[in-house]
Amino acid sequence: MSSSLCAPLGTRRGRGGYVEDGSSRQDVPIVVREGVYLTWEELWVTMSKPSGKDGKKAIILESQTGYAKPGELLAVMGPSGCGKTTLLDALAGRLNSKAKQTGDILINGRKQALAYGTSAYLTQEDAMLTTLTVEEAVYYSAQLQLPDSMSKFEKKERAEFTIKEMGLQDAIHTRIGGCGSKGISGGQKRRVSICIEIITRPNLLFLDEPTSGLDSAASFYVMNRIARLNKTDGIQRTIIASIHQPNTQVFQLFHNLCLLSNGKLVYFGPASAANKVRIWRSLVCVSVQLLSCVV
Ligand SMILES: Nc1ncnc2c1ncn2[C@@H]1O[C@H](COP(=O)(O)OP(=O)(O)OP(=O)(O)O)[C@@H](O)[C@H]1O
Repeated sequence: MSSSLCAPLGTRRGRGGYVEDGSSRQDVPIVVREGVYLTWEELWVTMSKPSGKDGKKAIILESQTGYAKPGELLAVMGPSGCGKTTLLDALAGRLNSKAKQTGDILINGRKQALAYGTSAYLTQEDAMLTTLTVEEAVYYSAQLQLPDSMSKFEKKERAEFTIKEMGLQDAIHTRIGGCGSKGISGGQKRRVSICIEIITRPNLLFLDEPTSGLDSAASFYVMNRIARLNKTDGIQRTIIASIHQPNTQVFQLFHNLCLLSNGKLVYFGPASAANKVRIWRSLVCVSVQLLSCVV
C-alpha cells in the first residue's frame, strides 16, 4: 500500500462551525480530526467446522486485499453468506474465538489496535429498550458513552444534534416500541441505532446492513444520511457498510465497492468506474452459485 495513504491519527478541536440540518443553520462545535486509513492485505479467515470431527477448518474469507479512506464510503456487497459480516468483523477486530485470521490489517500504515472511541460498529440487529423514546435512548447512550469531562448540557446538546443529523426530530418523543407495542418505524429504528453508534463521533464506522428490512425509499434516506455525516460534523470519517441490493440512487452514494462471492474478492475499486461487463459477469457467476445451492 502506498505510503501516501498513511496519515497520522490525531484530533483538533474547534468551535463555531456551521451545520446544515436540512431546515436551518446552527452554530455548533465542530471536531476536526485527521482520518483513519484502513488497509488490509492477504486477509484470510478460517473457522472450525461446527462438528469439529474431521478437524478441518472452513475457509470463510480468502486472500482479501483492500482499503478504506477518510471521507469515503466503501460498500461491501455480495450474496447472503459470502462473508460480508466476517470481513467487517475481521477489520473491526471482533471475530469470535472460533475464527482464525491471517494477513495484515493496517491503521494509518501501521499494525496497531484501534484506540478507544476511534471506531463504532452497527450490528444487523437493533437492540434497544422498547419503552424508551428516541430522545431518551440517544440521551442515555450519550450519558454512558461520552467522557466525564463533558457536562450534562453538552451531552444533551450532542444527543439532540445527532438526532437531527439522522433526521429523527419529528419522532423525538415517540417510543421505540416492539412486539405488541407499535413505536417508530423500522427505518427510524435503524437510524436510532446509528445515532447511538455515532454519538462519540468515531473516525471509523462499520455498518452491517444498515438498510436491512427497509424498502428502497427508506434505504436511500438512511444511506444518504450516513453519506452526509462527514459534511455535517467536519470529521473525515471512514465508513464501511455491508449492503444488500442497493438501488441506483443508493449505489451512487458509494465511493468504492468491494464485491464478494463465496469468500473470494470479485471486484474492488471505485463504484462509479466499476467495469459493467466485469460486474455483470460476477453477478452472473454469483447467481449461478445461488441456483446451484437451491437445486
Ligand atoms: N461462527 C461460525 N462458525 C462457522 N461458520 C460460520 C460462523 N460464522 C459465520 N460462518 C459462515 O461464514 C460464512 C459467511 O458468513 P457471513 O455472516 O460473514 O456472511 P454474510 O455475507 O454477512 O451473510 P448475510 O448477508 O446473510 O448476513 C457463512 O457461510 C457462515 O455460515
